[in-house]
Amino acid sequence: ACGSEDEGANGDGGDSESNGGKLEELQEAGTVTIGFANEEPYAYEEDGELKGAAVDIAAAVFAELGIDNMKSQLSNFDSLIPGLQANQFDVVTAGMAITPDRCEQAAFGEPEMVYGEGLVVQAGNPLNIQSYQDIADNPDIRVTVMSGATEVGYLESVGVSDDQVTPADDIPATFSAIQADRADVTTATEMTLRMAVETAGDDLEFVDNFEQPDIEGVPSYGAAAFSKDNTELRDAYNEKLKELKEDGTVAELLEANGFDPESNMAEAGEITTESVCSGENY
Ligand SMILES: CC1=N[C@H](C(=O)O)[C@@H](O)CN1
Repeated sequence: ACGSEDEGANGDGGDSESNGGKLEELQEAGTVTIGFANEEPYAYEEDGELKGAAVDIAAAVFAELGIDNMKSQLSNFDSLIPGLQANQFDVVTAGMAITPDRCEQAAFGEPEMVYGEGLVVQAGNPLNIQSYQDIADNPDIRVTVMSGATEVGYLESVGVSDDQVTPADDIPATFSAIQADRADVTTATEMTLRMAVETAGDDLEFVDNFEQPDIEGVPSYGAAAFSKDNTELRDAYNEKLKELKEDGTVAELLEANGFDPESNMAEAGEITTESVCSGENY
């Protein structure tokens, strides 16, 4: 559980002076550095521009805090929390799912979006894979998944064996593995895969009739993540985020990035980060 966020990662950080320092430091510089993993439609670079729902929401929040510029640092997904802890960036904007384990390592903002899972297979779905259970039931099915992603644990929790799973560095690498017949299927968030198949070859297919797994962690609540030493920055972020949810800005930004505000909007106060961290809503 993560009921002790204010104590800092090692129990020694988080004094109010250094916390206030970070927010002030960013405000004075006018620039915040974000960590991201190049995953459309959450946070990605296109034509030299930073895009995505998590980026747009963070930009709007930081603008409200008087911080108008964003620098970015691209990272593998599984290096985002370590990078945050090593101070390589001030915030992770990757639509990262709040989980009890991650709450031990980072201070999450309030949820910015709710999302489910998806599957991509070889065109025609030759093994007729429609659920995580289908993968667990057939030990010959090989699944590739991005390292550090929640899906690694989801597969394990439904009984997919470790030998069936090949880790990959990023989403394009999961697609390459299927295209090279080193894997039969990949799983990632529904929106990630919907977007990525659009630009992939005809040899891949998004599984339309995928059954969402009924397991802990699904659906996920995506949020910005901060260092445990910067909880005052996180609190200031949350205050502005709440306003931008209430005035409709967050719903607009989700929709502009392809999300459905009806099903993907995390309404202010509905599901709190604390309740996901504690396991109550996980
Ligand atoms: C947006 C996103 N969410 C999942 C996670 O938080 O682990 C992974 O699927 C990686 N990307």
